[in-house]
Amino acid sequence: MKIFDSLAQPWFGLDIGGTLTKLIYFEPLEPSDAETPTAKTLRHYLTSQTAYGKTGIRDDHLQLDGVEIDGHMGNLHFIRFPTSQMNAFIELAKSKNFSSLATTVCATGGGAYKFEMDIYTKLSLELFKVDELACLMSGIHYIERINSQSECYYFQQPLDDAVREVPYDFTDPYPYLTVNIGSGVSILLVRSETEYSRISGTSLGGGTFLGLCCLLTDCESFEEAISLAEKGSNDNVDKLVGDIYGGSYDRFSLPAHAVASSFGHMMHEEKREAVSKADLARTTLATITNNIGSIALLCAQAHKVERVVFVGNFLRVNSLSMKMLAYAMDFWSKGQLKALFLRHEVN
Ligand SMILES: Nc1ncnc2c1ncn2[C@@H]1O[C@H](COP(=O)(O)OP(=O)(O)OP(=O)(O)O)[C@@H](O)[C@H]1O
Ligand SMILES: CC(C)(CO)[C@@H](O)C(=O)NCCC(=O)O
Repeated sequence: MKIFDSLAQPWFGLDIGGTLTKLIYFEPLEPSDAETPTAKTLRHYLTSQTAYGKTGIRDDHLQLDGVEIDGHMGNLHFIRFPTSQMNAFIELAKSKNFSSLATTVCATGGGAYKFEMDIYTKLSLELFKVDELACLMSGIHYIERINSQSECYYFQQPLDDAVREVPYDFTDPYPYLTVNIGSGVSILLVRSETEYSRISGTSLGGGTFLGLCCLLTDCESFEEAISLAEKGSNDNVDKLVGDIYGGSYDRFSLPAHAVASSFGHMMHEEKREAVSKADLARTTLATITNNIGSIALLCAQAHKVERVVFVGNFLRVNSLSMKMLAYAMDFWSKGQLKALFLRHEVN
């Protein structure tokens, strides 16, 4: 679909999610002679700094240089801000005189519907709306194509010190599952580049992790929640198979270290008094991650697929969850399933 051809540059794409808004900017490598002073100023503003307003951040490590879109060469820049700051974003765009540059912007995510009127009335901008899961699919296949040597990878020995990230050849991945862990979780069965369906989902996702962590630990950001989780242990919070059996449950191959009951120790006052915020953050992370892992496993088994691609910003700065998912997929499928990850989470 050649959407961009019909739109004047500069080209932007917005994904307005339940928690985070992602703004993608295509910086042309050869700006046209017709580039207006406002467009030039905006280009410098966006590419010369990594922080915008109070909460906007450009992830410069994700930047893709020298890519082609609809026959044009340019660099792709990845900017994000909390969706709760949409009003501040609209004010910033207004102050940069954005409406003199474009009349239409491509947009996806639930917020493309929710904020459509606001953006139109306050910025005189129309949104060209595209379905979020269609964008996710195009994004995965696009980024895999342009970065095929190193985009997709898996973890070897995920829970060992000797853990290794190994590139995965994604040239013929079908069928596979995509598990998109955003605020909530969508699970898609992908049969080809154009044939996919949303087969499952769960409301226990990244938003649940962050919401529960804020409640339980008083943390104030996702980064803080993850760094607390890295310092904690779930052993003092979860009831393990070993706590119930005194060892493993051999008849059904449940090892002593497997979680029997998430947060199960928290029914006891003396256990509650002994836990730290870090332990609570770690257990929340493990509970949400393992629940997503077991739903993904059931979906993979039901549809007889061997590859599961995990994406979404819940995995940002969160190698703990990626390794837990990699271990869980391998362990519970007895080596039949591979958990795959992408260098650029695509939404
Ligand atoms: N800086 C951050 N601020 C808030 N949440 C973050 C941040 N970084 C990572 N996250 C995690 O990523 C999740 C959001 O992921 P993502 O951007 O993929 O979804 P979304 O598009 O906002 O949600 P949905 O697709 O469900 O509408 C959050 O719920 C949180 O777990
Ligand atoms: C509602 C969406 C699709 C918005 O991106 C996502 O948050 C999600 O898939 N939530 C889980 C909904 C469910 O299947 O229970």
